Amino acid sequence: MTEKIAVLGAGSWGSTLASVLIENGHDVTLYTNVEKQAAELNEKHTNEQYMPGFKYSEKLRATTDLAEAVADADEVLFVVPTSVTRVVAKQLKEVLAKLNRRPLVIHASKGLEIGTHKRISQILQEELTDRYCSGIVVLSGPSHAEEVARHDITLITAASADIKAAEKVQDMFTNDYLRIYTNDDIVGVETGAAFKNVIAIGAGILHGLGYGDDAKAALMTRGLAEVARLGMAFGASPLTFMGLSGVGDLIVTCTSVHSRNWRCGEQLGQGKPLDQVIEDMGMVIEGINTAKAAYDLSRDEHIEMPITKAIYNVLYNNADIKEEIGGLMTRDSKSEVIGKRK
Ligand SMILES: NC(=O)C1=CN([C@@H]2O[C@H](COP(=O)(O)OP(=O)(O)OC[C@H]3O[C@@H](n4cnc5c(N)ncnc54)[C@H](OP(=O)(O)O)[C@@H]3O)[C@@H](O)[C@H]2O)C=CC1
Ligand SMILES: O=C(CO)COP(=O)(O)O
Repeated sequence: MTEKIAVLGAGSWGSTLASVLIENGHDVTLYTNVEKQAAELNEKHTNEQYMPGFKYSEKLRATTDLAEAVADADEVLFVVPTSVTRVVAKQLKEVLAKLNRRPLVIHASKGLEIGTHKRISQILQEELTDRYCSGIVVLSGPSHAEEVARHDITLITAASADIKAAEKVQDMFTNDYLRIYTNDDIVGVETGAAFKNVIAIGAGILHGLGYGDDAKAALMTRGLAEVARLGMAFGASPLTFMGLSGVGDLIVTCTSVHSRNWRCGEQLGQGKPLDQVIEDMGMVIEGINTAKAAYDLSRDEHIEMPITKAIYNVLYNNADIKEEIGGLMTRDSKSEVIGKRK
């Protein structure tokens, strides 16, 4: 069945997901806040800043008018950076109130909000409420826009408390190169998605410093252990961390040259200042903000997250990277599973 979908955010992931939906026969309008980008997408069918060299279908329509984008949309897909999710949700709420519409809301972003430490579905629920949103589905997993755009094989998860809504999203996105699984553990899926970006900065740092594969495997494994510890404290299933949105996304983000988070870490490890890394990247590096939100959350909730803390210290307290690594290596000896040694 053809769905009418508004995609909010025309960066690398939003424009790629819009493209997948068009290939799957849906009717898509892509919302961007930049006039020049909308014109480029509509006239040249390109998005050179975010997806250089990629040609979009002529069926893809872009607009800077949010009301036009969502006017008759059955579903609204958020793919904006976490930091602007709340402001875009507020704008959407005003528009939906005038249109008297209540679409299914999907999001494909990965992060925690600074200050509130909230997950993206929590922000959307708070701002849109049941009045303007008929359900929330999270789309997450190991997926780089650059690979999905060239139809490489990708498997991701659609998570929702409402499994029928997750199945609807599964059907919308499934094709011969993109396979979707469902999961009802929205807490686990969003927590894994947000934290893997922080750990990926750490993996990039190790690479930039010249550490080997043992160190990277150690970071990923113990990083996943602390993410799962935090997620489970908020009700997530431990099994979710073994899935696509957990270990799957952690592997891809900690090992892929496409990852902005990994590349950020690599450059930090090579000695480039953070400000310069951010300026040169020109795309969102979600792990930077999430490292702060995650550190604050773990401190407030008294959950031990030493790797997250070390990465936070490097990013926010100008800590010496080698001293942070030394600190991690000289912590008290522990049992792998239960923590403290008896
Ligand atoms: N890229 C990928 O492969 C994947 C990304 N993700 C996640 O998707 C989310 C988006 O990432 P991605 O597309 O890569 O990011 P990009 O940096 O490529 O693009 C972000 C886009 O959001 C736009 N934007 C910023 N603020 C607003 C606003 N107020 N209103 C409307 N649009 C706005 C930006 O516009 P402007 O040009 O004006 O800044 C830009 O077009 C992130 O959470 C990321 O973790 C998830 C899976 C894969
Ligand atoms: O989420 C992603 C891969 O699954 C994209 O990661 P980056 O934001 O680090 O590029």
